[in-house]
Amino acid sequence: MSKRKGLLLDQQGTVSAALHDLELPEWEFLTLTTLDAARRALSGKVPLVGLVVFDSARDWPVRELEALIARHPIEWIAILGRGLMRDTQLAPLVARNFHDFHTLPLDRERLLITLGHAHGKALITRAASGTAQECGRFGMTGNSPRMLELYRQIEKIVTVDAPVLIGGESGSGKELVARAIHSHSERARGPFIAMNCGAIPPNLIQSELFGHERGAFSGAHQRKIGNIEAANDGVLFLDEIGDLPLDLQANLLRFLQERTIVRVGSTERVRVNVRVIAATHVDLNRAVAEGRFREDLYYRLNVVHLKVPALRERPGDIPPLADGIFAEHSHQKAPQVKGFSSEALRAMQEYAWPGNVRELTNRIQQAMIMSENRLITVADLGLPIGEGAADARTLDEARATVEKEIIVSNLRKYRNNVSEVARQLGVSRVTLYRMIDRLNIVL
Ligand SMILES: Nc1ncnc2c1ncn2[C@@H]1O[C@H](COP(=O)(O)OP(=O)(O)OP(=O)(O)O)[C@@H](O)[C@H]1O
Repeated sequence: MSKRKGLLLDQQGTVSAALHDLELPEWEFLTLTTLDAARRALSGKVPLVGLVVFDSARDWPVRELEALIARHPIEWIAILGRGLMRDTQLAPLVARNFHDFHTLPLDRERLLITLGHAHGKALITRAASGTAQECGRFGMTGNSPRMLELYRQIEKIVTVDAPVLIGGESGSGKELVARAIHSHSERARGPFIAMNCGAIPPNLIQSELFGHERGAFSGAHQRKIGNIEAANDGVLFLDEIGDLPLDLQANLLRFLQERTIVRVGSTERVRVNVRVIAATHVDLNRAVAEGRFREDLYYRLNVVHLKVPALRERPGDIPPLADGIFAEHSHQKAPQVKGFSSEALRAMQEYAWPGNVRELTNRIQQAMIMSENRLITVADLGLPIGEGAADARTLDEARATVEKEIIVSNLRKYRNNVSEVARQLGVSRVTLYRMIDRLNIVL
């Protein structure tokens, strides 16, 4: 029988030895003495149950422990030393974060029941959050080699606190990656503030970033906290960093060097603890070479670099992405729509997706609402007709694809008037009805 695996965070090693003596044949525990070691262990396969030993109330740094607990789908059990249950600092921590607790000394029967419950609860939780997780990680969908590489990089990045620069085409998921880094890092409990540098008029960016005092300029009726300050203890996500005007690049650089800001209209320096994650869809190297982006700022931001792959570089991820989008928006679809035709799935994997996952989402959402078919067609998605046919494996498949696209688009054009469509296509009504049936078209 394979053993149930658990994690044991035990600084002194006291419980580790006691567990060994208790002989729990079903269980096997990996004992770790630091949170760093736990983080490293949990970046691989995550066990269902974790035990944290508190020999005293201040054994573990609270924020780091809470961040670790929040990050992993594990049921945690606190093992409390004598008298600690009534500790006013520890009790709320345990109540907030733990599935259950067990007081020392260990009681074999009671511990086995507690472990059994926690194990069962973790299994149910994982089953309920289910399939989406299986074909992706960090809230992202995709198991292609490019995505697996990205997940591996994210795993490393969440354990450090350095600035990150995320490259990738528009709509490819850069913000999603930034959010994943935030929610899986030590800063998970701090804010995530996103700001699109390209969408804010240049004269407002300074105050958006740094804030202003009341009366700092006409229209500044009250003090405003800027985005850097609002992100204190968390993450500031600067999208389209390449659009930041040069003078503000200098100010941002100063903040990154000194970790302090001065609100517009103030002289007071305010210390701020923020991790900056920047994103760009343009080649910043080129912008540096052309003098549009400061080189020193580029190196400051680019301590860690991530590249989010374009959707066309990972066509194998399109079917699970499409299914996920379909499930997510299924409350907003035409009632007869049940899924995607195989031609549509093939066409989606052939298409170049200049707008990446955002474009995929928009096209599928639109097709789910507007389609008059049981299965969404290539035409419903507005993808180039014929791409599916070009990819067909046999001539029959190619013919069927083209026939279907033409019939569907004519039915739409003539509002399902079969006689008119038959006339336009030069076939009898009976033939057209047979084709509609054979090609699985819903009228
Ligand atoms: N791997 C993925 N799995 C699931 N959804 C994704 C994935 N990648 C992107 N998305 C979704 O696609 C949409 C666009 O993603 P996001 O906003 O992160 O892209 P972006 O690269 O930051 O875009 P822009 O360059 O326009 O700022 C979002 O709705 C996001 O949830």
